[in-house]
Amino acid sequence: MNGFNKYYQKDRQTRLDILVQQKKLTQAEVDSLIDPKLDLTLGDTMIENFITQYQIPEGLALNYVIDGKEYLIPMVTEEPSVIAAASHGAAIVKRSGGFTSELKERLMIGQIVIEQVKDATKLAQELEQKQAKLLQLANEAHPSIVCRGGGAREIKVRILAPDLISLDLLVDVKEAMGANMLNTMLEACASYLRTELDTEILLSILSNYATRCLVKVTCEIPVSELTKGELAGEKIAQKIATASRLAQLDPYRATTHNKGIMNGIDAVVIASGNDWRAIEAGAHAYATRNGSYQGLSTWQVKGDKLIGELELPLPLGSVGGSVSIVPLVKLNHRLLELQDAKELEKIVAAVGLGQNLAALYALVTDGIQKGHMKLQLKSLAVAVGASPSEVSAVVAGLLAKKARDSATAKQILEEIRGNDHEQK
Ligand SMILES: CC(C)(COP(=O)([O-])OP(=O)([O-])OC[C@H]1O[C@@H](n2cnc3c(N)ncnc32)[C@H](O)[C@@H]1OP(=O)([O-])[O-])[C@@H](O)C(=O)NCCC(=O)NCCSC(=O)C[C@@](C)(O)CC(=O)[O-]
Ligand SMILES: NC(=O)C1=CN([C@@H]2O[C@H](COP(=O)(O)OP(=O)(O)OC[C@H]3O[C@@H](n4cnc5c(N)ncnc54)[C@H](OP(=O)(O)O)[C@@H]3O)[C@@H](O)[C@H]2O)C=CC1
Repeated sequence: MNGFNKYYQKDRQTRLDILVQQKKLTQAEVDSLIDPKLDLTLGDTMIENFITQYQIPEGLALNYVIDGKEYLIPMVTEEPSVIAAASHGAAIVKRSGGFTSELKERLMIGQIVIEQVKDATKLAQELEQKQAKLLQLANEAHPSIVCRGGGAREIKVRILAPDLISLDLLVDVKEAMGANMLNTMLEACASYLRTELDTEILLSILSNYATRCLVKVTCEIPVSELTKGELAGEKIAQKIATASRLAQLDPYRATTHNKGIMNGIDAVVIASGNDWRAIEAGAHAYATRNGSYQGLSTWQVKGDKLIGELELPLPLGSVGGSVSIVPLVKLNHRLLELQDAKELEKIVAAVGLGQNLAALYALVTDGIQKGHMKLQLKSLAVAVGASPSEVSAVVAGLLAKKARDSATAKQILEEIRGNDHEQK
């Protein structure tokens, strides 16, 4: 595209000027990208071809009691009702004693994939015999992690096809998510394998399928806690359990069920400065571990209790990546009163389960639209041009008319403005 040659080498002001010269944006639009309150130097150091800071709202989820400790949880999301739902689900669980978490180990996995293998069984044996050397090379490539008490722990060899082998390196990355340190280790080992065993290396990279960094959260809710108006808690619990079974049976439903879980998980992962694409990819891969795509959480009625469980890979860092450089992320870690990465992983899993409970509870009782749309209507009002002082009147008008469409919202806004005009 004309004018955008070596765009990345221009300074930010020049990049913005080019947008105006090329008639992509007007001067007024470009001016709106320059907010003096934003730290614009940070973006330029974090990403490429930087033009402005995109803003997504942040709010707090309340009521999260996990392993006996109560948290204030920052969530970053553009979707109305997510934070209300997360707080609602957690409130039900809090009244029943809170969430319990379990985290057995925290190892990241990286792959060195060897191609054009002639004798896979023989090579697999040779690789296994080299375990000690490979662990030593990996640790030498990133010695600081060894000083911190972490480092390479084991290798695993998987024959993927007669000509393809994956050598998996398992590393204790301590407080980091570990992608960069693992990739450094993998490349050092790959270069050794290339020369020492005369292998053809296809690629070396961390795997986001972090099956050795699993977090499980559970909760037990007396069914009586679920009672809503005329609907007995027992009946609601049974319906939530059936909705959970449905998500185990049907991938169409499982995808939406998991989307609801990720509403909560992504929002906390983003607020904590972590890589949410990595978490999304790992979560959905884990949802297929039994052969077909299934709901990540399960809900069962046992006696007079509804038991919820969510397990998924959650390799999150309390340091590294953007965690150590973005001031708001640091502030969010303070709000969370985090001790370490494991604690963050437990919190994120609990929000996933709390979010899922609220969604299922709404789905099997009032339906999703009642609670969700009440909060979504504020966005609809803004979308049709309501100013902050007009939003609540437009929402009230929409609720009175039981309408959710933009034409009605516009009409209500015009009526409000007409009335205001007449009064003046
Ligand atoms: C929206 C609610 C919570 C209303 O819930 P409600 O029971 O109608 O309202 P309530 O006034 O009784 O409030 C209950 C609690 O919710 C919280 N709460 C209530 N309102 C607010 C608010 N304005 N701001 C912050 N928190 C709020 C708050 O904790 C409150 O307790 P209180 O503090 O009053 O004792 C409920 O209907 C709900 O949880 N709905 C689910 C909404 C949802 O899941 N939204 C995500 C978008 S839909 C989607 O993407 C996922 C989905 C649904 O497809 C997943 C799936 O299919 O599985
Ligand atoms: N497939 C994927 O998911 C990929 C993701 N990424 C990106 O990689 C980044 C994450 O990589 P990661 O290696 O975690 O981050 P970093 O590269 O930032 O490494 C972690 C940093 O934290 C420091 N550190 C301080 N204290 C500790 C501690 N207690 N434990 C561990 N490290 C500590 C390390 O110091 P020291 O240097 O002294 O060890 C290191 O500088 C993310 O931005 C992600 O988006 C990149 C490639 C692929």
